[in-house]
Amino acid sequence: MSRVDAQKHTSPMYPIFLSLEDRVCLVVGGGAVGERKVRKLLEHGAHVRLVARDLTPWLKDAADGKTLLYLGSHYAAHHMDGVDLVFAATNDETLNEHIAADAKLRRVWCNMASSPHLGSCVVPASFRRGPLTIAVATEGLSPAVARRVRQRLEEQFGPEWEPCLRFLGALRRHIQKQSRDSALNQELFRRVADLPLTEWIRRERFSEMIDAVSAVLHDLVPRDRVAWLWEKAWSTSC
Ligand SMILES: C[C@@]1(CC(=O)O)C2=NC(=C\c3[nH]c(c(CCC(=O)O)c3CC(=O)O)Cc3[nH]c(c(CC(=O)O)c3CCC(=O)O)/C=C3\N/C(=C\2)[C@@H](CCC(=O)O)[C@]3(C)CC(=O)O)/[C@H]1CCC(=O)O
Ligand SMILES: NC(=O)c1ccc[n+]([C@@H]2O[C@H](COP(=O)([O-])OP(=O)(O)OC[C@H]3O[C@@H](n4cnc5c(N)ncnc54)[C@H](O)[C@@H]3O)[C@@H](O)[C@H]2O)c1
Repeated sequence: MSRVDAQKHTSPMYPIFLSLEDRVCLVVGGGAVGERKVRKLLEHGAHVRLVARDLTPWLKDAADGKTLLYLGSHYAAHHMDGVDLVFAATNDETLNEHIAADAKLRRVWCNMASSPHLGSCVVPASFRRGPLTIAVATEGLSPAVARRVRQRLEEQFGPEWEPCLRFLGALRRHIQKQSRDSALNQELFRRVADLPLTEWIRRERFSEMIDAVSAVLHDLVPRDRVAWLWEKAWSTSC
């Protein structure tokens, strides 16, 4: 039995979206997996420290000493000082286990690439439609299934969801400013969300959509305002 087996999870994992803006992440391992993790972390505003014996060409190029700081080839526990989230992504299982154990001791969240149950978080398969993020995880049981489900959902939730959400968000803010009756607002938001908005957007039947939304919101938002909010949502998404 490995020295970290005792960490096996008994409760389901808690789904959460993290803001990594100005957070510090440590990635140990600079192969295909390390590169995938670093790319996503940088896209999400993190400062990344990297330790690995070998780096992919992309990582070599991207290590600018600022947002991506290469610390050398040998991992040491002090690399975790001031770190919020660590990725154990080498192909050396013993080293990955060691990193997971250090992270547990220091109460740093840890993503363990080779034995997921020894870490404290997993990265889901995910995609975005503007403000909508859909993420799928299998608690590490089958990343291939997570990927397949993600692909199916990508087909189901097309690009029309971005302007749709921006439109709903703008209407919601507008209504919240007009009315303090939270129960009434909730009822209206539900009725608008029940309309086949994405269907109308996909078929570019915009005036039919604006008519229907205005009919639901007639007391609070006049039609020309609904149309204006839609045009703004549409142009922001294009
Ligand atoms: C979702 C995604 C996100 C990302 O990494 O960005 C992700 N893996 C992806 C793809 C993928 N990874 C692997 C395959 C080959 C098929 C297969 O093995 O199934 C495929 C599929 C493919 O590429 O087709 C191999 C693999 N992965 C892990 C192990 C170790 C192990 O299981 O022991 C091994 C075996 C290594 C070996 O045996 O050599 C572990 C993890 N991979 C996770 C996430 C976490 C669990 C997520 C969950 O709960 O499901 C977790 C636990 C840790 C982590 O967070 O990294 C990304 C999909 C992106 C997308 O396309 O949407
Ligand atoms: N989480 C996932 O999605 C996923 C997917 C595929 C594989 N895996 C697992 O992740 C591991 C890494 O996969 P990969 O494709 O990136 O492997 P890889 O062989 O391409 O890269 C391994 C990296 O680890 C570094 N490394 C190895 N031993 C080291 C040490 N002692 N000190 C410092 N750096 C060291 C290497 O230099 C290299 O940068 C695999 O062994 C596999 O178990 C995970």
